[in-house]
Amino acid sequence: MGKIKTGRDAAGGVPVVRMLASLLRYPGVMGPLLLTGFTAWWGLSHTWAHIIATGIVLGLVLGVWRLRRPQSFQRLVWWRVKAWWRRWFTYAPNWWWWMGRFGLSIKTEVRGWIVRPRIIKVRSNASTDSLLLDLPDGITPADIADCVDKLQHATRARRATTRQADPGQVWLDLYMRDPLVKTIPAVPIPESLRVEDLDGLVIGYAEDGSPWRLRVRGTHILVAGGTGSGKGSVIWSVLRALTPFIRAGLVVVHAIDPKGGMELDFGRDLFYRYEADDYEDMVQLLETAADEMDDRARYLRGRARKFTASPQTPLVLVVVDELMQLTTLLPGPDGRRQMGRVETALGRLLSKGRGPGYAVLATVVEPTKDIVTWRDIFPDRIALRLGSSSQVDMVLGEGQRDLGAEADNIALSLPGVGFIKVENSPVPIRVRAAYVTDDEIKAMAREYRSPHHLRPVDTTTAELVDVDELDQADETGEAA
Ligand SMILES: Nc1ncnc2c1ncn2[C@@H]1O[C@H](COP(=O)(O)OP(=O)(O)OP(=O)(O)O)[C@@H](O)[C@H]1O
Repeated sequence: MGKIKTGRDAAGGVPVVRMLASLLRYPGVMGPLLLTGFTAWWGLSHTWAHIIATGIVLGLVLGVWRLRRPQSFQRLVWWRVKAWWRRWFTYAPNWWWWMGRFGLSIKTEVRGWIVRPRIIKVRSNASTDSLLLDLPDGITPADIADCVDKLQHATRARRATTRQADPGQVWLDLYMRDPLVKTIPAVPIPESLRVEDLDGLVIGYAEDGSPWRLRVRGTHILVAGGTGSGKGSVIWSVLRALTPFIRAGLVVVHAIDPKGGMELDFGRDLFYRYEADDYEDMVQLLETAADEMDDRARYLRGRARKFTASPQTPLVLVVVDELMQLTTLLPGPDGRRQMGRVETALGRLLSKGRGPGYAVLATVVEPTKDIVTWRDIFPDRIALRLGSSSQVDMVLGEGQRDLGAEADNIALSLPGVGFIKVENSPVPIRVRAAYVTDDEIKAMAREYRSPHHLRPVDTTTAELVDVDELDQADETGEAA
């Protein structure tokens, strides 16, 4: 399709007639116009009864659909109608002028036509409009990203970001309302047990309304956030999603709470090992886990290329609530030596653990430049409310604040809200963790306590079952 063109200068006469005529090329405009014309002609020349009857039947079908299958109705009907409406009645009438005002015009040399980025698709959901823009030669996605503030205010969006598309195109995401303002209740515990879920536990929601999935297999997770930012809700949402695996013996959790057990004590029955009082015991827990990981790696060598959680070789998750407490703040004359041992054990777990099924989930309250040493060995990082923009980059990586991870602007009233960097998205995603109440944590710990809590097993040297058989059994199995 050609670009909207005019032989006059952008500042000169307005090519209204040509622009209106060019709109007729679009099925989204032409289709409804033809349908309206046909309806009016039929009504006038035949009878209005057919039109009214068709309208009633259509209304009934849509009404029943909405009641019976609200989600598919929303996805297939409601959001499409909304996208159509927003495209033609909100964005299209203004787009040409906005592009001109924001300096996103190019004048062709020979014919003197003015060409500007054009909307070629709009997708909407409950809170977001995503506009796919076609860029004329000479305008790049970076030019659109530079104007994102102007576009945000012009469209009255709450937040706006750009995202990569095919060459010559760019997505502009306009976040109209914040679906994350309300507290998200704890995600129901899954009934069935599927090992693949370890690659994407649902622990909350993203800003576009999609579930926030966090993997725990083959990764390590760092959660950074100031006091009261909701780090606990991330930990408990992860543990809640893991409870059926814990009960079935497919996941073993070791937990360290150097803050004296204020956070993790509620759920201690879920843990295979738990330390909250003695720093020496905490250090030993990490060292033992690192030693067991080495044994596991030796055992798996030559037997399985990809780690699969099984009762004999469960995924081991080491939770440390406040990492810096252990790496920089251990008190007393032994403190310095113990911190050295913590660094060594953690370093071993972080660098080698992903293969043999050892993962670390650690929180930090005050990211300092020391955290940068650890940051890159945590493939998955979450920035909850932070004190400054430099801390955002310290946690998520250089340049993430400029790409939209405004974790330093999260309101105090929004604990659990944060930003994550996702592999296939060049821009950070805004998310909110579900909130698990104290009573829900106690109930989880009661009902889903670890079998290893009662009957410890040697998780490193037990006979390994056939990986393929396990895959089949676990994919269909029910939670124990
Ligand atoms: N996801 C959430 N949704 C709604 N409210 C939350 C959420 N997470 C936490 N809160 C509220 O915020 C309070 C502080 O949360 P939390 O203790 O998890 O923060 P924290 O980051 O662990 O703080 P600290 O570093 O002081 O331990 C909680 O008591 C709860 O009332």
